[in-house]
Amino acid sequence: MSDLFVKICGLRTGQDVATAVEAGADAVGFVFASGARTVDGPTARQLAQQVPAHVLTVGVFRGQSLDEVRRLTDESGIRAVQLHGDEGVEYYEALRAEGRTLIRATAATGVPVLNGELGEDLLLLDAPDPGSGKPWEWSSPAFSAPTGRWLLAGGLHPGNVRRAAEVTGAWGVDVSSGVESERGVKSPELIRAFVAEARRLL
Ligand SMILES: O=C(O)c1ccccc1NCC(=O)[C@H](O)[C@H](O)COP(=O)(O)O
Repeated sequence: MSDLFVKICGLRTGQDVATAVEAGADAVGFVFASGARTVDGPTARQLAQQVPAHVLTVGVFRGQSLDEVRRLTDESGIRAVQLHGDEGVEYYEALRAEGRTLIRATAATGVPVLNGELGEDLLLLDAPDPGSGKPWEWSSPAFSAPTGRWLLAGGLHPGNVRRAAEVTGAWGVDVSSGVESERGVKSPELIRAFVAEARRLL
């Protein structure tokens, strides 16, 4: 298996960003959706400026207007938009037409998901309650993995990330709760352990 793409999500401090980048993350996520990890535009801008060009910066949204997505993305200089709402094809088309990189996050419900259906650049299969740390049934024999490149998220942590990737065949992994010491507070040790485990050759 080649290297997994690794995204560390829900970063809120300069220390979080430095640790994720130094550990070797491929992408870092900043949450603009409302919740325990929300950052505002100026904070995200400051954090994103710390991120080297080879690491993708991602803004996380849920049920927000196109104008809010545009404003926060442009204000922060973040490169990709991750959408957790029930936005339709026209919403995706509008953002695509502006040259934005789109990650479609959808709950793994057991129904097969068509990768690229809404014109997304990358599909993210997540738990029904994103960012909750609760896993879904990715190890069920009934799970039918999407084709192409997709990210797996939901309840991952250093202890299960290798097996989850192996069982599902995911191209990449995304984590937030599993690298926290308490909700919304990232642990440098867990971030380093997660990336190292994800990168460990089978
Ligand atoms: O993290 C949040 O608070 C959040 C709120 C609303 C929509 C999405 C949110 N987070 C998404 C992520 O952090 C990841 O994409 C993923 O869901 C992480 O899940 P987990 O590792 O189980 O916390």
